[in-house]
Amino acid sequence: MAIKNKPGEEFDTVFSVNDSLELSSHHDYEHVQSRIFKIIVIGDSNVGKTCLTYRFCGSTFLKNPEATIGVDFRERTLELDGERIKLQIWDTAGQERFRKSMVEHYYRSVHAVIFVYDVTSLSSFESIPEWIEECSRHSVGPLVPRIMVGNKCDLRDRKEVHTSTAQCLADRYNFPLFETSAKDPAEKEHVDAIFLTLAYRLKSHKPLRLKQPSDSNIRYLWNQREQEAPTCQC
Ligand SMILES: Nc1nc2c(ncn2[C@@H]2O[C@H](COP(=O)(O)OP(=O)(O)OP(=O)(O)O)[C@@H](O)[C@H]2O)c(=O)[nH]1
Repeated sequence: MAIKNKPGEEFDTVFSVNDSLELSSHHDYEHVQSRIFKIIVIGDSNVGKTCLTYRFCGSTFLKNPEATIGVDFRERTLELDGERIKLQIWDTAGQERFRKSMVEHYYRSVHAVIFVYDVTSLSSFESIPEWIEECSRHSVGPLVPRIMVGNKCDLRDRKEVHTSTAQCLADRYNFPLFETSAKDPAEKEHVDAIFLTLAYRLKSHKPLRLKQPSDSNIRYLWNQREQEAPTCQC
């Protein structure tokens, strides 16, 4: 699928044969400190943010995802050039009613942003500038890497967003563009490549260590989810 970077753009995906993409468990690496990077995944409801992050962190396609309420956290530890990197992925809610109380949390101390649209939904693509605008309003600095992902490429007959149109928008903002499918098992490595591209970029540019969200924050999110869930009609 398309991976288009502008000439000279410092955003190539380069893999070393020694790089390990082992899925971390809570017990893995607990004795070794990893650098932790917070990545938020943003876009309209139903574009496949949960399925994409699940594909990357869980290696499978999540068959019956529920609408995300607030945020879901997933993480995966990678070993790149001998260094352990933990990607802490914030799968955000696309529906306004499930995200409004959380927006400040999404953007705080973020290291990278992934904007997702659905290639079979022109409206989800047309929303991307609004998501970019929201990101800017929350003071996400210009050096924070951003990428754009068109998901659901397996639905070829229903494609509404042409690659050239998406590329135009990506070029306007100077973002790399990826088109992929969380569903198609043949795209699994491509989904990995999207996150790896970011991981390499972060590894080489960001020395900061991010604290894990505290247990109380996570409890707050889960409590909120439990309170809101019964009203969800999705
Ligand atoms: N055909 C196809 N369907 C997909 C793909 N990714 C996700 N879906 C489907 O799209 C629907 C929405 O997926 P989610 O991952 O829940 O979407 P989301 O963006 O997280 O939605 P919110 O949580 O409401 O923001 C589900 O029915 C998925 O099965 C894909 O790559 N191909």
